[in-house]
Amino acid sequence: MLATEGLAIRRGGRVVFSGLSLRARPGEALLLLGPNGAGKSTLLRALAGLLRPAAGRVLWEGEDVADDSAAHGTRTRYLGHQDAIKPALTPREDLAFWARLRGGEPEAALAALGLSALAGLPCRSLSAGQRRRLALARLALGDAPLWLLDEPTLGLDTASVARLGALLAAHRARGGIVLAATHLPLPLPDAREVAL
Ligand SMILES: Nc1ncnc2c1ncn2[C@@H]1O[C@H](COP(=O)(O)OP(=O)(O)OP(=O)(O)O)[C@@H](O)[C@H]1O
Repeated sequence: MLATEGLAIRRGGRVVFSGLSLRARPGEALLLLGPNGAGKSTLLRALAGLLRPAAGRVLWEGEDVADDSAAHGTRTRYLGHQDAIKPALTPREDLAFWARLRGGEPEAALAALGLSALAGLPCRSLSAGQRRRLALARLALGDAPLWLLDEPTLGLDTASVARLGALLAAHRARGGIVLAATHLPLPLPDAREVAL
């Protein structure tokens, strides 16, 4: 289970939020909602262990994630605004690289986001939505229980949103947790809303 206790984050000398306590149990999805600048991306980065809290703690199974950041990195998949895609690699090569680190099958991950026909093209020639689909396809590699997704459907067409929905449903059926920041409707039935 993921939890925060009295979490406060400061950025640029300003407190973005404070006193934030939340809980996500196996199979649950939380939607982080709020206007621009409310702190949704900031919260996701803090949950990923990429930002140090000014106060409070992020807990996994009751342990502070800061006590073992390597273990937290292994259990977490963080999808930020930057896709971190190398232009010279093909989608197949990109996913093969991540599969060596995380396990899983690159061809299955390509198929999960409808990228099989584009697998041999250099990533520099992918469209914005296709690049986002490749970043999302990495979620299909290995088995990490905590998915933290920042605007995951930005730029996706309807069919790709449906494919992502299937990936999210399978993850939750395995007991995985999803926290997603969004301004768009997401394919996450029964998600709990957290207003920032
Ligand atoms: N690197 C940074 N340095 C200083 N302040 C920052 C930094 N990144 C974000 N902030 C500030 O933190 C606050 C929260 O930003 P954040 O990106 O978390 O908002 P958000 O809710 O995700 O917004 P959006 O809906 O626009 O994506 C904003 O006021 C922003 O100006």
